Amino acid sequence: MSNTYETDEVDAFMAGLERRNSGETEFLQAVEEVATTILPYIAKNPKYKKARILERMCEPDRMISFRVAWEDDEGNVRVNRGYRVQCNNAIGPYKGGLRFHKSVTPSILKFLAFEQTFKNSLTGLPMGGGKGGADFNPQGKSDREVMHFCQAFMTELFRHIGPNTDVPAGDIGVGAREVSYMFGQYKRLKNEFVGVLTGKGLQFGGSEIRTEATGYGCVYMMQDMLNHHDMTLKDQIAIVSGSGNVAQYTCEKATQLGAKVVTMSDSSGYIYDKDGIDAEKLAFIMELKGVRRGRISEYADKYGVEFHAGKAPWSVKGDLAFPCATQNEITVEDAKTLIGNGIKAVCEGANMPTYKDGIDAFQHAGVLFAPSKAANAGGVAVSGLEMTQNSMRLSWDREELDARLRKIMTGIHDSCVKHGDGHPTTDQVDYVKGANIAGFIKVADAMLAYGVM
Ligand SMILES: NC(=O)C1=CN([C@@H]2O[C@H](COP(=O)(O)OP(=O)(O)OC[C@H]3O[C@@H](n4cnc5c(N)ncnc54)[C@H](O)[C@@H]3O)[C@@H](O)[C@H]2O)C=CC1
Ligand SMILES: O=C(O)CCC(=O)C(=O)O
Repeated sequence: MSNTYETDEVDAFMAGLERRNSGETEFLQAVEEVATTILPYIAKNPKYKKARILERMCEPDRMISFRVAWEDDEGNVRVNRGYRVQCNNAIGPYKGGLRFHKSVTPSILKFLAFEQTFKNSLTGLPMGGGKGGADFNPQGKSDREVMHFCQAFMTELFRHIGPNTDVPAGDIGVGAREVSYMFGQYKRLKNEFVGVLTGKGLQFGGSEIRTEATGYGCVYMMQDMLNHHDMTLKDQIAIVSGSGNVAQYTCEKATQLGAKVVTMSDSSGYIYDKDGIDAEKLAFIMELKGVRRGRISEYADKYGVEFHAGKAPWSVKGDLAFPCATQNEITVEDAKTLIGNGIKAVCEGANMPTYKDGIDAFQHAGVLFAPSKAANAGGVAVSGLEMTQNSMRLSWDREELDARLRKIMTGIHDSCVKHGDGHPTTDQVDYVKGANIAGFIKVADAMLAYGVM
């Protein structure tokens, strides 16, 4: 399906990018989604064109790649590759998570760092964009092995980051346990206690609400989007994918606000619970995933519900979809199935979970669609607030932080509406265009102010 915004200029731009980033499919995909809506905007604002701002934003400031050698429990030496992509620091220190997953490649981290630059700008907080990680697979590793890996990883990364330079956080495979090991190692190497990572434990500079923030923020975005179109979350059936941090707190907040979440998944398949995943069942998932690190099929065994091995939940009938697992989990075929089943709105908790032709299909069908850089910005927003609290050496309480998160998400929603007026085929708010333009302007204006560099 062709997108109505597509122009020869987008094709020419992408051809140039492909030559320089050959084979980096995820990175090219993320840039194309942005270029499709930004290039027409740049055409109307020639100052950005003359300064080649988008071309410069597509070239990370730097990429660091390094060896991570560590010993497993049997005394074998293991070798992984670590990375940090410092994409853009025009509006603040590089900021973005670390991903530990066997699928990590430069293309994946470049796409994530590029997206992060726009996302962080949308929050209204002073944060640039970065992302990092390693091709380390935490599955099946003991706590001790994870500790050894994290310490080895930080033993190189520490020289490239700092509270005013680059502030990493968690992402897939990096939660409270890993952040703690890495923060401890940084502190030891530098002999400094500073806010160099976010997502820290509450006892050592962490922020209330950070753990919940991405999922809660995603549901707040859905709530604002529905309200703006005269709907509410009450009694809506929600399909959630994933069962990690983002999925868990999306499920919690959606349920608190009156929706019924009927699915969750992991890489082995999905569970379908037609009665809904209530607080007690969610507590089981949190313990299963966060402590025992088991498979989602255990939920089906415990509660006697359906488990569909090797499948994603997109054929289940529902009103709202929250993809919260990983990139490219909704194909155009999945999108058509969801549309056929009457889906009303999609809010992306994961980063880039929907292929571009899937997004086009949703938008053409009039399905409300909030892209990840807007919908999951709550996590990094509260990370930004963790940095603020660390600088002030104080801690705000839960209510204060939740209120600030709520306000930031409404600000993001309203920026999308302001800049996303009228999708060409449906005349509905185009949240993809709105998020791209709103995120772009602040970074682009800062880059213009600095001159050519
Ligand atoms: N943790 C955070 O604050 C933020 C996370 N995100 C994004 O949210 C998504 C999920 O991240 P987290 O929940 O933090 O990670 P996590 O490590 O807590 O959970 C990852 C989830 O994805 C599932 N998963 C991974 N690969 C899969 C596959 N191939 N098929 C099906 N499921 C798969 C895992 O089973 C797990 O449920 C990622 O796209 C991440 O980039 C975005 C913004 C902030
Ligand atoms: O909290 C952060 O700094 C990073 C969150 C993140 O990685 C993301 O927004 O994708």
